[in-house]
Amino acid sequence: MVDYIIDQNLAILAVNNPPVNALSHHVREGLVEGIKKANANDQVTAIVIIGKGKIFCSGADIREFSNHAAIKDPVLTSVGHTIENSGKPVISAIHGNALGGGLEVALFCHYRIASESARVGFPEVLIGILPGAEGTVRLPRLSGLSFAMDMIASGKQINAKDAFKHGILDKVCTGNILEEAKDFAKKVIGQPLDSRRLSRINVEDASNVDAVFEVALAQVKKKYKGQIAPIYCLKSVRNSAKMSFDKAAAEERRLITELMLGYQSIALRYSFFAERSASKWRLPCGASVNNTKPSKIESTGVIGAGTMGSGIAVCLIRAGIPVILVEKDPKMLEKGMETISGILDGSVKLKRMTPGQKAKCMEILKGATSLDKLSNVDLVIEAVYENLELKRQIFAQLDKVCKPSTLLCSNTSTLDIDKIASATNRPDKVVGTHFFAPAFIMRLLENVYGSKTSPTTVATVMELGRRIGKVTVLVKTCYGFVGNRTHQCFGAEASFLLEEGCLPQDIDQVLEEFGMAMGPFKVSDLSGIDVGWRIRQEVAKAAGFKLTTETRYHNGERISTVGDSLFEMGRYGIKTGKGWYKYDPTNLRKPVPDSDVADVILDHCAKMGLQRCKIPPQEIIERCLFAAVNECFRVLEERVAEKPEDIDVIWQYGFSFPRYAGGPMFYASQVGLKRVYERVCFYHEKFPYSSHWIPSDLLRKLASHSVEIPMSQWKEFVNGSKL
Ligand SMILES: CCC/C=C/C(=O)SCCNC(=O)CCNC(=O)[C@H](O)C(C)(C)COP(=O)([O-])OP(=O)([O-])OC[C@H]1O[C@@H](n2cnc3c(N)ncnc32)[C@H](O)[C@@H]1OP(=O)([O-])[O-]
Repeated sequence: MVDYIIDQNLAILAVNNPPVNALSHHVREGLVEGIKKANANDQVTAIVIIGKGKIFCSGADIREFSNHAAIKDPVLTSVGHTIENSGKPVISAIHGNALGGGLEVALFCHYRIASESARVGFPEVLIGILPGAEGTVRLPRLSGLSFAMDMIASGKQINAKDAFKHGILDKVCTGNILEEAKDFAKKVIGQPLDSRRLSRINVEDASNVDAVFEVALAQVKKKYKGQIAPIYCLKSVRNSAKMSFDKAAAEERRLITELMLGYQSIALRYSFFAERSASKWRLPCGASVNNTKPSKIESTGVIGAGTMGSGIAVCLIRAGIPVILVEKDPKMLEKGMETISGILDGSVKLKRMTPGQKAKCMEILKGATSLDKLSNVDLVIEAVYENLELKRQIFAQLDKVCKPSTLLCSNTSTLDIDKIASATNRPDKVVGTHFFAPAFIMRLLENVYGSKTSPTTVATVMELGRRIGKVTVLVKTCYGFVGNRTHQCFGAEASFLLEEGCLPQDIDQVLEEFGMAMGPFKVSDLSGIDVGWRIRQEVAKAAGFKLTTETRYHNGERISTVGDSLFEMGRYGIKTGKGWYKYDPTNLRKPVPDSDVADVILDHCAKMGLQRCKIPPQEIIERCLFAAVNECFRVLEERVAEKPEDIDVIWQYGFSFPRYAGGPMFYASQVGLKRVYERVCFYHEKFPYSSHWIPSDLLRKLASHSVEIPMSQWKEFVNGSKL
């Protein structure tokens, strides 16, 4: 796993562990052997460590962290000490990325050079740990404390130019990295090595450490609310300035061990692999990412220039994919084009794009007022409002207008893809592409296949998701798919809690303390109370009943209409300055609890004869989360989602479920399925008029086992395949 090559008087150690040169046990062994061999060879005057393939090194092998038996000697620090103590200079030659343990390997070397396109960083914090192979003790000796604290606690990667500026690199190269490393090595042969050994030098700005730490701590607590690892990162860097090198390194080892065993790190490591597993789609027929080729998509159409359509068009043109934006009403079309231009201006302002790049995006965007203009595009995404009849009409028309190979996608957030597909003669080329609002910001794309969608169509929209930078998950059609269907139970329970004793701010606070970025009522104010109202009205209309603020039940199902009272008062949320909260027009980011809302809720309860009482935080969490978890198990049972990881990724990227809590399925696995099942049964008995509390059969089966069944085996219990 480490190739040993002699090139004139140099020993080249090339890490060869595809795909990303992780520092697995054999790599660590190979590095130690290579350094020893080179030192024992009188002909060798210097050593170069390089990575084979597209990257220098992605760091420690994260899979080993959950399997302690795999963390065998030599551990990374002893590999590092062998490198640092080498009597011959060791130069790391970085291309692609040097991340985590990969950057630590470089910091053990006496010299570091990198290609100008290389990036370095310590992403450990993103998996809930810290750079525990002396990274927190070595980096400040090169870059100073403030920069080291920021880089380590944020997990951000920096480019070679910045790494050079902050003392991490000795040279940025423009030519072939190996050739430049050989030239560099020849120049440093014979130079004294002691001053190049980071363990032998001091942190220059050590006297400022307390002041630097306090500033960094205040920022980290605000930015990474609820997360433990960023704070540990700061503490460990602080130790580097307060203790001897060896003592700080020992303390670093203690801190990483504590983090590694903690819930947050276990959840974050799970999340790392869950996200990657989402792209590995598979259909029940056996077609999968491994055996199905996507079609080429070189041109697209987007129908509807409203919020969703404009946002989707931005995603496509940003990735260099031409778009024809179709909107019947020329004024609406013009407004949509302005919205798109405004969104891109925002990116230019934030320096995420240059004015030249914006101009290029706008060049590949064309407007049209008729579907006829889509005759030649490869793929169309319909993004009109949520109405089945309207969508069927559009799809029937597209079927006539578009070339036979065009894929027809719907951005529906709830409707059955089969019902849309049956309006065409090409149901195999019809698929759901459910973007989350705002589409140009939210990273999730929920792709939805119907009973006739072909594997090629699925492969194409999954690949499209990757091209436009989305985290893309494949699910089967049903009302609301995975995201909205399971989230609806969460929202319903939050509304019922208002009727039973809570105020919006109570529920938001508890769920934010749990880790949600925003509570459900703040989210509702952001997305618009009118949007929720319109959806509820549509659903009621389709079911043939009239929904009023007096309605409490329909078809034996409990309904809450408190939000509808706010709608009728014109309180639509942030856009009207009032919703579940009130907003100062000069600070729309700060929701302020409003006694008028409390009055509306109390009135509503009095009118309906509902008794209110104090509800403890634990019940708020259980009611909202376990209702959703139960529905998630049903989704798995019906194979709407193929694996629990897909559901968790949807919750993380669609509803800001904290990555450090893993997602509803991971959370349930940690609580224990027996306990979850017991509580679901308890609430089912207490609330017989909410069908989302009817216990899932799959959950029951899994909970009935005397030992907890690991998540990776839950699938085996679907369809009665195991009892
Ligand atoms: C000792 C204590 C101190 C040290 C701590 C550390 O170093 S902690 C580590 C600190 N380092 C990090 O946190 C870096 C994490 N890695 C990354 O950020 C990215 O993978 C990348 C930028 C290296 C490449 O991006 P890309 O889009 O080109 O590729 P991709 O992302 O799709 O990955 C391809 C495959 O490689 C897999 N895999 C990747 N890395 C690791 C790993 N370290 N380990 C194991 N596996 C890893 C990944 O799961 C996937 O497998 P699959 O699904 O094909 O079976």
